[in-house]
Amino acid sequence: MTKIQLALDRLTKAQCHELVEQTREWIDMVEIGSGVIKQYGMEFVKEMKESYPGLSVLADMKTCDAGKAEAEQVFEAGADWTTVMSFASNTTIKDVIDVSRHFTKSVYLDMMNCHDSNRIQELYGLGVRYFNIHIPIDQQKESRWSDELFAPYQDLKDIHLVLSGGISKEDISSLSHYQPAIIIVGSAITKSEHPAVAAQEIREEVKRHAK
Ligand SMILES: O=C(CO)[C@H](O)[C@H](O)COP(=O)(O)O
Repeated sequence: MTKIQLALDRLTKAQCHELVEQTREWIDMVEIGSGVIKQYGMEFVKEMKESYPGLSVLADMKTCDAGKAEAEQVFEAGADWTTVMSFASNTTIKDVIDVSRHFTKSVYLDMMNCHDSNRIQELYGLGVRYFNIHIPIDQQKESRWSDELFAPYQDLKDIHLVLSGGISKEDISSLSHYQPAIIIVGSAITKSEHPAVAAQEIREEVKRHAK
């Protein structure tokens, strides 16, 4: 079944802990957002994994260069997943994949602003199997989910889609059609007055639409 990843962005350490405590029953993965990592560093990634060993922890590194060093840093801190940008060089992407295999950890490609079939095919050829179709925060007002975003992935065998970008409970029914491996939800839970209820409702929607 589709996994639910709670994205922790623009939050203090205490708020991150509180949100995970409230929602852990309804989520599978915790994302330490790029801004939170910039503020608190790898020590906080380590702290989160130690605090919640039963949850997969993703460090949203959005790596665009120095792939080997950045991937080693996150996996040594205990993260289960890292992320790399689709526009990074092939060497950077391959290095992150190689390091993730060495640590038996995982990586997905953040496809923000990349819709080019040739580049997507090339990434597949490099060994990428997890593709994060991502509507960036700053584009969420003008850009929404559409079939066009998914078209370039249609013919790729054995890939896993990770979806993010302003996803709310109302989006789950239409997005489930694409059978995503992971749905990432940030603001719809973290900005809710009742994060636990919001997370539970999203879990129930995911279950209801499971194929
Ligand atoms: O990676 C991110 C921003 O770059 C966010 O974690 C992702 O967009 C999910 O958060 P939200 O649901 O609030 O959009």
